[in-house]
Order: sequence, then structure tokens, then C-alpha cells
Amino acid sequence: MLSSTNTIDEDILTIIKSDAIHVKDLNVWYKKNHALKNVNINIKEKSITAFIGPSGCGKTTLLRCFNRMNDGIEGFKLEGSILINNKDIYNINKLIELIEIRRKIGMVFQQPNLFPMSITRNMKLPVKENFMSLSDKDINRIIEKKLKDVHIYEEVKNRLNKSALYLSGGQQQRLCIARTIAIDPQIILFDEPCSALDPISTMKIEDLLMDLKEKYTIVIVTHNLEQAKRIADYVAFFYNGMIVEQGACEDIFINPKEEMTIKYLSGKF
Ligand SMILES: Nc1ncnc2c1ncn2[C@@H]1O[C@H](COP(=O)(O)OP(=O)(O)OP(=O)(O)O)[C@@H](O)[C@H]1O
Repeated sequence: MLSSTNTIDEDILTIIKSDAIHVKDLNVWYKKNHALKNVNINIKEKSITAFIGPSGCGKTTLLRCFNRMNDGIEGFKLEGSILINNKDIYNINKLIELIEIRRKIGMVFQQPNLFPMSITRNMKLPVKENFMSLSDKDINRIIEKKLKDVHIYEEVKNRLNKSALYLSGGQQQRLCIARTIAIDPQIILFDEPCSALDPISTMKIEDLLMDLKEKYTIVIVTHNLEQAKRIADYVAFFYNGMIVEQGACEDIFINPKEEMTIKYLSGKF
């Protein structure tokens, strides 16, 4: 009797996910361009949230706000709050806290951005920088484990000391993901990670994202609606700097409520 109650509680606990990111009343400007308008969204932990919408509607701007990548842009201004681990990441005074936030939030871009160095060195650099006290043996162990986690180890184990730039686009993207997870982030931001890839490499990345969400919170910007349908748990539809509609993936794709979402999903603009 007791054990069956425990099982139910555990099931409920696994279903109810907490929020990894709270965005409240967010407004962003690039000079006079009001790029995000009164955005409110909570990103659930250990799930995949996809940002969809036409070009220029603010998807990447919001993604880049999550690790303060827009900070250096001339004319960038932000109002509102973004809470990660209950901390407003735009209300931080100490550089060390900002560095810590960035460490917890990895980012993978449209084009693989590997260094023109060997596969091993590409992996070693972030691991050494973030875990200074580790021995070479431990670092090599982490590298092997992370390459296995992104299902690339078998493909590259005999060429670890060769340039990472000789790998295919899909392999380079998986190596970028291995490098990102090598420093144990909580959240991984993906900005159209498959837009430069062929369908088979895209499928491998999608499978990988489905694996990774067991451990990490994933936010992905994608123009590929089929991709969002295949992998997302939650979807936010952006238009003209606003989130027009957001919710569970099935609800948005099967039963969208807003006129604008219906038009966009049916290819009417
Ligand atoms: N670095 C920047 N400096 C000035 N304006 C910018 C900058 N980045 C984006 N913008 C502007 O902010 C608005 C939102 O752009 P953003 O890139 O966030 O849209 P998006 O939905 O991600 O577009 P896409 O799907 O084409 O990548 C656009 O008007 C864009 O021109």
C-alpha cells in the first residue's frame, strides 16, 4: 500500500517540472527598434522549448538575452527581468556572478564555431578553463565521456589529434554540443543548429536533443516547423517582437487559438 502511494508521488514529481527561466515583462530595444515587447514566458526545466515565428520577430534576441550575449551591442537596452536560479541575471553587480551564469548556460550556433585545432584541444580548452584543478587523466576521461554522450566517439576515436575542421558539418555540430556539455551547463541555447545541415545530420542532432533533455533544459530557435513538431515539448510563437501564443507543442500545432498563429502555421504569410 505504502509503496504504491510512493510510486504515484514519484510519477507526479517527474511530470511536474519546475521553471528553469522566468521572463517577466521584458522589453528590449536596439536603439529605437523595439525588438521585444512585453514578453512573459517561463521555460520548463529538462524539456525542449522551441521559439518559432517569421524572420526578425525577436526569437534570437530573446535567446541571446538568456546568457546576456546582447550586452555589448551598441544601443541595446532592456527592461523587465529574467530569473535563472531565482536570480535576476540583469541585476548582477559582480563580474564573477556573470561568469558563473554564462558557465551554466551553453550556446550552440547556426554554424559550428570550432577552433582550428585538434578535436582533443577543442574539448580540452573549456574543460581546463572551468575545472582548473583536474588532472590530465580526469580531463581525458571527461572528454571521452562527453564525446560518447553526443554519439560521436566511435566516429572520431582514431583521429582525436587531427583538426576538428576536417569533420563533416553534422559531426562538427555534435562536437560543438560535446564541448558545451563538457562544462556541465544547466541550460543549452540552440540558435537554428540544423539550418546548415543535411536531413541525416539533422536527424542525428534531433535524436541527440531528445537524449539531452533528460539532463539539460533546452531552448531552440528554429524555422523548421516540422522540427519543432518532432522534438519540442513547448512552443512559443513570436510575431513582431511579441509572443503571440505559447503552450504545449500539441496544443499549438493541433489547436492554435490565435488568428496569427493559425495563419503562420498554415503558411499564409
Ligand atoms: N545586433 C543587432 N543590432 C541591431 N538590431 C538588431 C540586432 N540583432 C537583431 N536586431 C533587430 O531586432 C529585431 C529582432 O531580430 P532577431 O534576430 O531577434 O529576430 P529573429 O526572429 O531571430 O529573426 P531570424 O529568424 O531572421 O533570425 C529585428 O528587427 C532585427 O533587425
